[in-house]
Amino acid sequence: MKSHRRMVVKVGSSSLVDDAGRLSVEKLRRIVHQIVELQQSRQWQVVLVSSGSIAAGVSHLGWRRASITLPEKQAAAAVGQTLLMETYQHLFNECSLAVGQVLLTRADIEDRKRFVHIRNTMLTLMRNGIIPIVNENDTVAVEEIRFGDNDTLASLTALVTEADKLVLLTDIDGLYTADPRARPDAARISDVWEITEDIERLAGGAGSSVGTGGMQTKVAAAKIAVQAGTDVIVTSSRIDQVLLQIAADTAVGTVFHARPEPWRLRQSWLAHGPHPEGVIDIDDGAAHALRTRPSSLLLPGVVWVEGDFQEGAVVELTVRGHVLGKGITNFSARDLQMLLERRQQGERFYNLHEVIHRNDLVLIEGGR
Ligand SMILES: Nc1ncnc2c1ncn2[C@@H]1O[C@H](COP(=O)(O)OP(=O)(O)O)[C@@H](O)[C@H]1O
Ligand SMILES: N[C@@H](CCC(=O)OP(=O)(O)O)C(=O)O
Repeated sequence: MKSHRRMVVKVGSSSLVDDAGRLSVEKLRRIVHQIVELQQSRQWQVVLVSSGSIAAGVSHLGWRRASITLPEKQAAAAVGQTLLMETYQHLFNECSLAVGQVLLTRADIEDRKRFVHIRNTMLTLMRNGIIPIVNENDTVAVEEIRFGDNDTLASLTALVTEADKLVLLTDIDGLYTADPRARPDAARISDVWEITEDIERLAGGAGSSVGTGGMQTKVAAAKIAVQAGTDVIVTSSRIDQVLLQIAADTAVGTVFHARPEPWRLRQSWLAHGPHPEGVIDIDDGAAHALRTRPSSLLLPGVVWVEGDFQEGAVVELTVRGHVLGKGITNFSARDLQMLLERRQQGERFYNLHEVIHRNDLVLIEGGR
């Protein structure tokens, strides 16, 4: 049982810099003071996911954001991240709270062992009243291992910490029916109970020169978090005491409501962490069984296998080529192939070969 409620607060670059693009201590202070108040209420543990390292570095170095290369961006992040942390440390220390820096790449979430270590570290920081401050490890993150945007990173942080609320603070007070910069007549949506394709279509790209991903990445992040049982609130950092209002369940911004039957942590990790190493295609009967009741995948349901994976690998499950979900296989690809060949030659299997245990399975499409 959790003794505190947990809130992951993500602050976008646009909420941290002034009009000239420099880190605004005043803006940081306003956020820090609210987190301190929540933390001191002893009802909330807060994790801060802060963007801003590239923006801070670029302005500190006097570079022009519009025309910098990737290595320059990564160099700017190296400079900006220390500036960012120095400022946070100073502001939190003034209020007698310690901070801990956590820099992550996608590869850290993909690997089950690293995932567990990150979780343990975060929980230990929180248990000791220390505020984890998370950002992408921009200086080392190459394309293949990048989150690419901190909205996704924040949703995975919410997943790792099993947060009750994920707050995405930005320069606009929620999701609108269209990007209000282009459509002044757009209206704010206050509640989203299901993230349908129509909702996804409303979201456009970044609105400022420092932002990444815009509303699109926020809606995608919300999709991950609500499925893990976290309420997601997209709102403006400019609203007075916004975090305290959210903690008190006052309606602000757009609330994406947590799914009533969320995935367990292991399923969430399976769905969003590892890349599959191969494919197991199953027949309609097996798919129906998996969809309608908690069942394991047994050998008779397997149609074909692709890839060169070992037992314990994460594989994609498909039905006639359409993605159904992911699972951890108890058999290597080689052994499965052999069993399928033996079945084709007429061998009957009386002992039930369990290919994927029901606890090691997540259905992405169609749910369960
Ligand atoms: N449907 C929409 N509703 C609200 N904002 C939208 C929408 N589509 C695009 N946006 C843009 O998303 C921007 C916020 O995202 P972004 O610039 O990435 O901020 P941050 O740096 O806080 O992550 C807004 O300024 C807005 O212009
Ligand atoms: N990791 C990057 C931020 C990337 C990002 O998603 O930015 P934003 O859209 O402002 O939240 C940085 O610290 O500059």
